[in-house]
Amino acid sequence: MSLYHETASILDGDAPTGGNLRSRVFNNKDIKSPRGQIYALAVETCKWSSVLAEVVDNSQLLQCERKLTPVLALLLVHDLLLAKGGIALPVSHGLRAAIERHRSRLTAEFTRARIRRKCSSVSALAEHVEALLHSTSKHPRWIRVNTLKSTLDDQLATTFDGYQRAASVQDVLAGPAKLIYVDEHIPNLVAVPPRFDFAKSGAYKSGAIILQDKASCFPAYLLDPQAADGDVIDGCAAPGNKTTHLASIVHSRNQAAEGALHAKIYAFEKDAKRAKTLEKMVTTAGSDGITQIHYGHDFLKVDPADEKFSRVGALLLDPSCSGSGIVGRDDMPDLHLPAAAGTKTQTKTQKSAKVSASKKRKREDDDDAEPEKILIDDDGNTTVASSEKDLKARLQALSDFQFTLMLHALKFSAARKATYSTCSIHAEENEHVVLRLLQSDIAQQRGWRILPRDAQVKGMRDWPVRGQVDFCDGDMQVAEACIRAHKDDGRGVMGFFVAAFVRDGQQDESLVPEIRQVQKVPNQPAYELDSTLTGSPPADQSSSLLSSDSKAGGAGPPELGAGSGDDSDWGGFDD
Ligand SMILES: C[S@@+](CC[C@H](N)C(=O)[O-])C[C@H]1O[C@@H](n2cnc3c(N)ncnc32)[C@H](O)[C@@H]1O
Repeated sequence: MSLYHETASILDGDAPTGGNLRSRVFNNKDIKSPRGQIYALAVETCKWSSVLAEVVDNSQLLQCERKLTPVLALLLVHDLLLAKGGIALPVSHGLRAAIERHRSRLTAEFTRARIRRKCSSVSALAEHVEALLHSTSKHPRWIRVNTLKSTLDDQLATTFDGYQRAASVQDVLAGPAKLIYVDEHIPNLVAVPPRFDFAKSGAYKSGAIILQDKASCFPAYLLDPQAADGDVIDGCAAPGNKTTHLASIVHSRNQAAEGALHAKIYAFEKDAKRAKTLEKMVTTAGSDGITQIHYGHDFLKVDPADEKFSRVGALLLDPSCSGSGIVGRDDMPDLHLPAAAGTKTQTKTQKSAKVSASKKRKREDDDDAEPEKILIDDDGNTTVASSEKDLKARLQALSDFQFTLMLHALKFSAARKATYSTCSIHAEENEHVVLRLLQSDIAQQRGWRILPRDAQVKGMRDWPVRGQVDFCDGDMQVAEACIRAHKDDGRGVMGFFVAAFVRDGQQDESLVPEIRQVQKVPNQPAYELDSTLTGSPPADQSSSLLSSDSKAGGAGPPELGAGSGDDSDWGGFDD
């Protein structure tokens, strides 16, 4: 099958793999053409499809070439008109011939489509197409200024020179203007319209700015490590958005605490390949001086009573999760189709066809809509749970894993603060984990409690979206203490959850031997999370902990997010 047939079958939704475009291409074992080429062709054709559909219709291509399907026609016309090398097929190939015999008519219609859009050149048309793509976006581009390398004022005067200050995120999203919004909750965070790509900017390459969703900045800010908290652990660190955010805060506190022992960050990442990504991000961000990376190191295998970590007062845990709050990754791009051969052509009112299998969209339209069944692993690979029961089982397994990791964090002898976060929308991974932790033996023995809203750092106290009371067994205080973010509520953020735990720490010394003992107890039974969730090998049982708490979960840690994806097409440090 040619590149064009294979790409058409992906866009037609015939591919055996579900989920977003990326996983349909990269997880499809049957594909013969280079995956990167298929992906790029599909993305570009979708982007240009409103123009190309008009060109195909007005040139009557489908009426003349009955063997072409609408999607094939779009793909081939895209390459004829816009690809550097033209159609990637031999001159004698039937598909290429079917398009090239209409070359002059297609080119003329393309010029007319450009003029209709009042664009003086093809590059002006490309800008117009790009702007259109983002015009309905509900999400700005969030950018964190990395204070280890720069300041907000410096960046406003350089990278964002020419941008007008906006009063709200909604203003940034509303118009075509170059607007910038300085966030009211998270320090050193700005939002700009999504069509502006900063990945090629000098500031991004030098680590002065980091592309990070606002909600993803909540954990490090909520943890609020102070000089008195000593060292900090990031237990699930790659790719490093939160580690580098932590580093900028810890660094500023180190500077302020003259003469005191400077705090360090210990960053653990179980997956060796992802740990290299972490290293790259930490180095670029200038955080390497205060961050010690533990490559391929399972956080659950760290002894909480180890002398090396005796100064760790704060921990940030952001474990692998269903990824159901991530924006855009579960969608197929819009594809505008030409009218099919034999039907009346539509030139002005193109029908926007979402050429995904679009089961999700259908569900949203149904009255009795089912909950989201899409799960995304740490590498962005998507799996769709086959049934409600399947989804529940997977969420429970994730919940057990997250609980086990977090419980481990609460055992560190000098720890006084810890945050727990996910980019999931599901209660099982969020409020339910918090409730279970609060009821755990470790929390009760060591005096861990949830950090109430009124004791939180100002921006988090002011953030209005809180945990759901019905997910917290009706406990209003716990719900208020939990922080949520919803992906489509107009605030321009991803779906997210975070809660902080604190304790006064009178009981810790007496507990150290007990913590050590917990480490030595034999393994628990295998974890029940099935590896199809992540495409990872079966669970490593050797790191299971046995405590009354982990028994409650009936589980040790699964291998989550461990190298199941292909990092070769890793696109930077964006969320
Ligand atoms: C959601 S991602 C973390 C994202 C990261 N905090 C950030 O903001 O860039 C979860 C990471 O935890 C790692 N992980 C999962 N289980 C782990 C464990 N037991 N020990 C250490 N890392 C683990 C995964 O490989 C993955 O890279």
